[in-house]
Amino acid sequence: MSDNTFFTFEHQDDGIAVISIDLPGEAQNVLKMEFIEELEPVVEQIKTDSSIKGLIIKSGKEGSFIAGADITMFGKVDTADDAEQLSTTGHKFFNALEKLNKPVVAAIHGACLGGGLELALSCSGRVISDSPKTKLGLPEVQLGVLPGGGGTQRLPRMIGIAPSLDMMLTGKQLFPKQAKKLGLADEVVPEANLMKAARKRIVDLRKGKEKKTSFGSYFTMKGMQKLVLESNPIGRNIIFDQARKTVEKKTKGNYPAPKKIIECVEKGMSQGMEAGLAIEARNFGQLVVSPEAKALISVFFATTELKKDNGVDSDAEAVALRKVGVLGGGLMGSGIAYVSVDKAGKQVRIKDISPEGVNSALNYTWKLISKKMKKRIVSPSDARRTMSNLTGTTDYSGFKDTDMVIEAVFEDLDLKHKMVQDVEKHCSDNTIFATNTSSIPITKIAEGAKKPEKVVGLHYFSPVEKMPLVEIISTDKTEDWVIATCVELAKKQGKTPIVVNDGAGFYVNRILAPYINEAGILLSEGVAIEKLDKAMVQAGFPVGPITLLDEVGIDVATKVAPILEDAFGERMATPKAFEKLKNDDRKGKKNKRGFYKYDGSSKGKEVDESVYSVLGVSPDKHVDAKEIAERGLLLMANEAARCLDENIIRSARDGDIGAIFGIGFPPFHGGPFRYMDSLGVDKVVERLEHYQKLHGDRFAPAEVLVKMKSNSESFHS
Ligand SMILES: C[C@H](O)CC(=O)SCCNC(=O)CCNC(=O)[C@H](O)C(C)(C)COP(=O)(O)OP(=O)(O)OC[C@H]1O[C@@H](n2cnc3c(N)ncnc32)[C@H](O)[C@@H]1OP(=O)(O)O
Repeated sequence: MSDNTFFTFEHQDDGIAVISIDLPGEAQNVLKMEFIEELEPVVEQIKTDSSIKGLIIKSGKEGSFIAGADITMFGKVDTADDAEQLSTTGHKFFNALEKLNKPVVAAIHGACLGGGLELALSCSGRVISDSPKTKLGLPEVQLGVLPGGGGTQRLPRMIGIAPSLDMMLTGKQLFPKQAKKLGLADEVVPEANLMKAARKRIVDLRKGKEKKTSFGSYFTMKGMQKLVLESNPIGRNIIFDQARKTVEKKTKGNYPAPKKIIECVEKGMSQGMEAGLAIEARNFGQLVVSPEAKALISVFFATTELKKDNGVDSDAEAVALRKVGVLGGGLMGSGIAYVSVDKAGKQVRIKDISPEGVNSALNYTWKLISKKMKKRIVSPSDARRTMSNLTGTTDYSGFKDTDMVIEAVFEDLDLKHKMVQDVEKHCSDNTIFATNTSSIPITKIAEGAKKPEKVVGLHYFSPVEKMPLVEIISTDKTEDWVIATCVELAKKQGKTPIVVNDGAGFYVNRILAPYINEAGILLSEGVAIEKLDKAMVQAGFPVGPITLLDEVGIDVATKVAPILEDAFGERMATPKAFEKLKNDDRKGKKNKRGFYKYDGSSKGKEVDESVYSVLGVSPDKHVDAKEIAERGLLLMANEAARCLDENIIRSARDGDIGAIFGIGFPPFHGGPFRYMDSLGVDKVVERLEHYQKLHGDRFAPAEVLVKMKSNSESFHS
């Protein structure tokens, strides 16, 4: 056995060598240049050593194979040429591995992502553990780059063009059984049998039980059939054209990586592996230095940092939560119950005023778990076990031993006071009371409590199981351990939490309000609904502000709006348009009366023209889409700057993540603070002043921005 810095190399009696990768001091194995430089001569040695019959590559880390290329390397390259060189060096090594004159099997347990999967694709076989920790994927697109270690070439040759484009363009990660089904993994075995299965595979490969392709991978018959089908140029063109259309529809041209991924696959499949790798390296180089990649990588590191943040400035520790109570079996309560029982693995007791409400909440979780069962992500026995941890009631029976109760009842202060008093009466002295209010200040709710130090805001977004953010709201009285416990729970629920101080609208709704209001003002001036939505979607938001209003509910929005207007005055004045529509009983999608039509086949796609007569406008005013977008973005960013200045948020990092994960602020800008940094604070102030002159003081730049301008400061270093 020989020791190296990044791995151990063991040559065993059965002639099978084992490389066990274990990067010192790193939580995850990542591919660094020094690691590849150390590995290259070992592979060369294996080639010439006739006593070695095959090689297994495994990880020495628990629960992680290789998490990809070291992303920190990308920030250190200055030019596209340098980044291209990184990719070319990787290609050289993976090609050597692929062409090795003996079988190489990757034994995969844990995350096998990006460059990690590209290494595995260069091996002759892949056996993977059936652990839920094992996930295979090429998530580079989410970082604004592309698979630069041969992934754009080897993946389509292994699993086919269409499924590989799907994987690379979405960055989705596959669970073991999905990976096997796609032909990405040869075998799925229990972790304990991984090495045994890898050894057997080497023996089988040596006996020629599997066919070796010209590219060095071993194909199944099914894979070969797919390849034959997709090798037809007409069939291929259809697939690529379709992929381009889908990408354009989704990205609106804001993200360069997906187009470049398609280009790599297309060139590689028509001109061969060598040409494909060359274009892959060139495109990779250009993307690594692009502003979009820099922004998206900053989002990755901010999210990673937040995973380690306890949410408070002290070292207060979270207490262990065994049982969580949920009050209210509506949409929010049901979603909260689901993420608590299934993702966080807690015992959950849900209370609603009616048995129907309880049943509907239990059903909500059952439906989501059934879906996972169908996709074979969970087994029937695991599903049953999860369901046995979820129970319901119409009274407070079974609440005595809850460690935290999350209320998701109507937005009514008296009702919230009753909830907190009921919880204090029926639960233990240490039970945390968390409120999912989106509009009522937590301090006001805590005024009804005997123990306000245990009252906290836990603001989830709808639909809870899909939306990644949780805003945790602290009052002056909330104790640090309460916050730390909520942070811990939110992480276990699979969420990214940001901790904010109490204040009207907290953070997310406060920055959303001026953006939505601006759409309302433009609408009242006669700008057409679809133009407003289109402009913001084109600018990178997942949906436009008017569609969002229909989704959230015009009644809900008009409930939050006066609270903000009271707190911040004129700049948050609610546009008259919203009040008029509320009075016309337009609640949006939920009562099928909104800005869009929801009857018959229109399903929210067609504008309900009668809105214009309710508002007394005709939709013929022209405002340039770029201006609509800029006004919305600037107002949001301006308010975000105030939130940071007033300590509503703890950092620009939290403000960026909150806006992206809570609202869908265009990720390619990296969040409102990175957006302001990239424009330059001086330019932001200049543009705000420009609109202030034209449209009034709601555009007045925040004081902090003016100060930062004169000191030439930025938010991030
Ligand atoms: C040429 C190639 O094609 C290009 C590439 O490969 S680009 C990279 C593609 N890979 C990825 O995008 C995967 C990124 N990593 C992840 O998604 C997650 O870290 C994971 C699912 C692997 C593990 O998640 P989790 O267990 O929650 O651990 P997490 O806290 O995220 O990470 C642990 C540490 O590993 C680091 N890390 C993870 N992946 C990394 C990577 N690819 N590069 C550098 N650091 C990485 C994190 O920054 C964190 O560092 P820290 O301890 O110093 O803060």
